[in-house]
Amino acid sequence: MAQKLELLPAVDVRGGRAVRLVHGESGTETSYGSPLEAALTWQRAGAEWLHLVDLDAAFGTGDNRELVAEVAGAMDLKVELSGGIRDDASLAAALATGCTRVNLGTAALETPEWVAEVIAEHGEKIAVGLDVRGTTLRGRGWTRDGGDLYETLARLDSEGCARYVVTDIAKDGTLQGPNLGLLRDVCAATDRPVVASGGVSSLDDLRALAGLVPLGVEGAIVGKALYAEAFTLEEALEAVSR
Ligand SMILES: O=C(O)c1ccccc1N[C@@H]1O[C@H](COP(=O)(O)O)[C@@H](O)[C@H]1O
Repeated sequence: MAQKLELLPAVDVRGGRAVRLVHGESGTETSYGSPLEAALTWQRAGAEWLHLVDLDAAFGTGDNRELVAEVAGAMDLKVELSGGIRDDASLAAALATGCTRVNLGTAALETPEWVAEVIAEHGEKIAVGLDVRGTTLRGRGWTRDGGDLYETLARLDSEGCARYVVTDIAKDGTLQGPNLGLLRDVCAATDRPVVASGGVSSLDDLRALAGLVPLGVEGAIVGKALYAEAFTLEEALEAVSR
């Protein structure tokens, strides 16, 4: 039986609040209140995963480290933690929250030797976020180019990276539907599982992503659509359950 698509509701934290951005651009925030309340809402609705992002750490505008640790610590579900994890200290703090895995973004572009080391040391606990415009990777809060998607993917594959979280920046926060072509292309280029991020707007989008599970799409991050109440998390979980 084919594996079902995992759903990862997102809680992105900026200035202590749960927010959604459009195209990941600073200044486009819509605020949705307490990150802990948002996370508990998704947990109560049956989520198995939480995608938790410290946006200030990703943008370099401070951090929400204590709050993120509080949220992660309050969860009974699996937590994927992102944002500003770029060196030994930030990685240790992230792993100390008890999260199931971390996503490295900028570090995979700027300090590849360190990333190779932590992949070797921590294995499944490390995922790499491939945040792309076209096929160009972006780092530092998606403000700087960081090389070619497929060259970086080949390098990370050779280093044993366990999985990738692929975000189409052009789709993120827009409710325009995921970039299925990009996901197919990435799945064709790697045998590692891929978590899809960006653009989910409807239950049909989730069904379309579930159709990519046999190609290697393991999960989907859902953000704006849940906060905008395009559908409920219960409906989403039901839509991908078969
Ligand atoms: O999720 C966002 O909307 C987002 C927007 C702008 C920058 C980063 C964003 N999220 C995630 O943050 C990490 C990258 O952080 P870093 O580069 O390692 O500090 C990555 O998972 C992004 O998808």
